[in-house]
Amino acid sequence: MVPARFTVAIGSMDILTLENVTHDFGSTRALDSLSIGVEAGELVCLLGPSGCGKTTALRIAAGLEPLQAGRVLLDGEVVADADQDTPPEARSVGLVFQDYALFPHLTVVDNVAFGLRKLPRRRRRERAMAVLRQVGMAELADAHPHMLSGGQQQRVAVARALAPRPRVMLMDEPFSGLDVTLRHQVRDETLHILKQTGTATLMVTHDPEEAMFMADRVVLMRGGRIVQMGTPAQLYAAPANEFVAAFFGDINRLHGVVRQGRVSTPLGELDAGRLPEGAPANVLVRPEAVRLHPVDGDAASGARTGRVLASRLLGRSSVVHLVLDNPADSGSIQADRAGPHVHARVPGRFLPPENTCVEIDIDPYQAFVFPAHEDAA
Ligand SMILES: Nc1ncnc2c1ncn2[C@@H]1O[C@H](COP(=O)(O)OP(=O)(O)OP(=O)(O)O)[C@@H](O)[C@H]1O
Repeated sequence: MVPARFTVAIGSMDILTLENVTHDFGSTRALDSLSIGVEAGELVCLLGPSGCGKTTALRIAAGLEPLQAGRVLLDGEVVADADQDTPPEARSVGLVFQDYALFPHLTVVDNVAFGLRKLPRRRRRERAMAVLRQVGMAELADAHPHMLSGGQQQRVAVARALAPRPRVMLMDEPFSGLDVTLRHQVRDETLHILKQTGTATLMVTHDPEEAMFMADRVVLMRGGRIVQMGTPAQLYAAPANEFVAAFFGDINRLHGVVRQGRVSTPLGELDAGRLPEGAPANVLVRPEAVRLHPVDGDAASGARTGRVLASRLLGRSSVVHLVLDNPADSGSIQADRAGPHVHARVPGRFLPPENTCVEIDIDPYQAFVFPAHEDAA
């Protein structure tokens, strides 16, 4: 029978399970009763700021860090608990780290074949070549690592980890050693390979965009605990608190007070949700939720307006810096009487000249109201 303290919400299909894992380094609590599961074929990203415990969780899953409390299961089989700690080589996990750590004296194909010692010699090379074909590196099978670019080395590292058909792939910041263009290309290829092979994967990243690009599910951590877990869309569109809302990039912070179920800010009014009448509220608005309308002549009466401080083209979108006009009837509690500074992000090229006036409204689905006392990012 499963002890009561382990009856956490872990799926029965999980390939990898961490249950109530707590881990201390001296007086530092790195993980605080962490429970996560990775289902068959699923890619889960551990995301969070530096020091939140991501790498420790991954190393415990791999068996590289001795378990102190909790359990680790692979395919439903306990590999670490109070009584046992199966070594990494006996766990059937594929490891990919930031530094690819290929053996410099071995060729590409021999690097990939290295983990296949259980197979007969001829089968080893066949299997290694098959995986190299999957990652598009078969033509360089006889090269040595120093002859490869960083991106090619990383593909070989992925092939080497996949070759023994591990039960789960564990990847720690696998793309962070690559420059931006290569990083995008290699992570795209890696996602395709992991999905084509149906390999369950737990990946660590501190980059929210990378997590959204790669993950079926994101586990956002802070201080050794999970703050929110869900699909990228759930975390982005329904953040549990200010920390989550702000973690996914630039955000405008405004303040207001609840009046008749609404919070009024210089950007517009929003539903106050469950906040009580008179409660101070923090309102977080994504820049892409700020919609701008050029004013030809005078602004419409009652319209929210702002003055353009600067407009910048960022490639696929433009960012417009604005100082908001602060209507006396807004009910807001801005300290800055000139009105707050906000960012609007508009698709494509939209560059209103400095000092011009624009009308503003907001997309309420990308604006979030939280109680003002809540712990901010
Ligand atoms: N070997 C160690 N000895 C002492 N403290 C450690 C050790 N490894 C990690 N820590 C501490 O444990 C906490 C969690 O570290 P961990 O490396 O897991 O975080 P992280 O989220 O992966 O951070 P980063 O993104 O910077 O790699 C941090 O406070 C860190 O300083």
